[in-house]
Amino acid sequence: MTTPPRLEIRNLTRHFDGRAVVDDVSLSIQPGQVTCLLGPSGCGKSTTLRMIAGVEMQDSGQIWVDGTLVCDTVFRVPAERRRIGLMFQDFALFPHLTVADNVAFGLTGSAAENRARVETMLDRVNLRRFIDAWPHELSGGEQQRVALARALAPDPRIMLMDEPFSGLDNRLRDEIRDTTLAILKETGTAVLLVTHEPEEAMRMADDIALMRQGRIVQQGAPYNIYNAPRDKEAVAFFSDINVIHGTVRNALTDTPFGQFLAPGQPDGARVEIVIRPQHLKIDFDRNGQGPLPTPQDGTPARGIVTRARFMGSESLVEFRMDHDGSMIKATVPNVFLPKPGKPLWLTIRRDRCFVFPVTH
Ligand SMILES: Nc1ncnc2c1ncn2[C@@H]1O[C@H](COP(=O)(O)OP(=O)(O)OP(=O)(O)O)[C@@H](O)[C@H]1O
Repeated sequence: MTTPPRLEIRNLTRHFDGRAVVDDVSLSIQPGQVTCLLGPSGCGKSTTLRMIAGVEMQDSGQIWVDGTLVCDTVFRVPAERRRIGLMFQDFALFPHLTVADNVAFGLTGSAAENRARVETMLDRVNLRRFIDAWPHELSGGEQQRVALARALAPDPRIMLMDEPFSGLDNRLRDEIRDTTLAILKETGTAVLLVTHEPEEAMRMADDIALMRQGRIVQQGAPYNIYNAPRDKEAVAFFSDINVIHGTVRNALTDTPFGQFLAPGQPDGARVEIVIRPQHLKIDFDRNGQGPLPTPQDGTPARGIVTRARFMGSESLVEFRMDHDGSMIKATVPNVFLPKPGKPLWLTIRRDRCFVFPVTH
C-alpha cells in the first residue's frame, strides 16, 4: 500500500461576495516536502492557507491529513486538533511572555515535560541562551527563530507559513530561510509556504504551485516552472520579459530576429515570442553591419541604446529598436554601460524563447 500524502486538499473553493476567491484548488504534499503557493497579491493564497488551518470554512472541497479526512462541508476537526503549525507574518511572539513561555504556549504536558521540550526546541534553533529573555531583547531574526521553535514544539505534521520572512532584511532573511528549511526537512514536516516573491519560492520549494485569480495555473519543480512556463504571465512572474509580436504563415513566424517555429498554429494566428533580458546577446556595430546570422541565434536586429544601468552583478541596457521603435531590455554580466544613442546589435537565444499564441 502506498503512503498517503501528509496533506491533501481536493477541489477547495471559497467565495466572498459572490466571487470565487479560491476556485477548485487541489494539491498534495508529502512529509518533508516544501510546496510554495506563489502568486500576486489577492490571488487567494492566504484564504487557501486559512482553510487548511481551520480558521476559514470552504464552500466545497475536502482537506485530508495522512489519509484521514479533516474537513469537508459537513465534518470538521477543530483547528487546534489538526496538528498543524502556523507561522504567519502577523503572528509575532507574545511580548508579555518570556521566550520559554512563548515556545511552551501550545504544549499540553506537565511543567517538567514542557520545559524539556522548550529546551530541545531552543537548542534546535540555536537560541537556548535566550530561554529566559523577553522578545524585545532579541533581534528580528532571533525572534523569527523563536517563532519557528514555538510552531514546531507541539510536533506538527504540517507547517503553514504565510510570508513568514517578509519582515526581515535581505541578508538575515536568506540565513533564516536556510535554517528554517533545514529544520523542517529534518523533522519531516510537510510545508505549505505562501509567498508572492518568486526568489523565495525558488529558494525554498521542492514544488511550486503558481496561483492566479483563485486557481492553480501551473505546478511543478522550480526548474520546470521557470524553464517551461505555460504562458506569458508565468514567464513575467519570474523576471522582466521582452515580447516580440508576429503572425504565423506555414507554421513559421517572421520577425526582425529571423523566423520562429510556431507548430500547430494556423496561418494568420498572432503569436508572442517571449524572451528574458538575460537571454539576449549584444554585439557591436561595424559600419552599419551586425554579426552574421547563425542557426542558434537567428538574425541580429539593430537598436539604439536609450539607457544603461549598473545593477551590481550585471548591467541592464535598454534599446529602441530600429525596425519598429519598440523597446527591448538586455542584461549583461558585469559592467557594460554604453552611452545613450549608441547603435548596437541584438540577437536572441532561440533555445530560450517561448512562443505563445495570443489568446485575447
Ligand atoms: N473575509 C473576507 N471577506 C471578503 N473578501 C475577502 C475576505 N478574505 C479575503 N477576501 C478577498 O479575497 C481575495 C483573496 O485574498 P487572499 O488574502 O487570500 O489573497 P492573497 O493571495 O493571500 O493576497 P496577499 O498576498 O495580498 O495576502 C482578495 O480579493 C480579498 O480581498
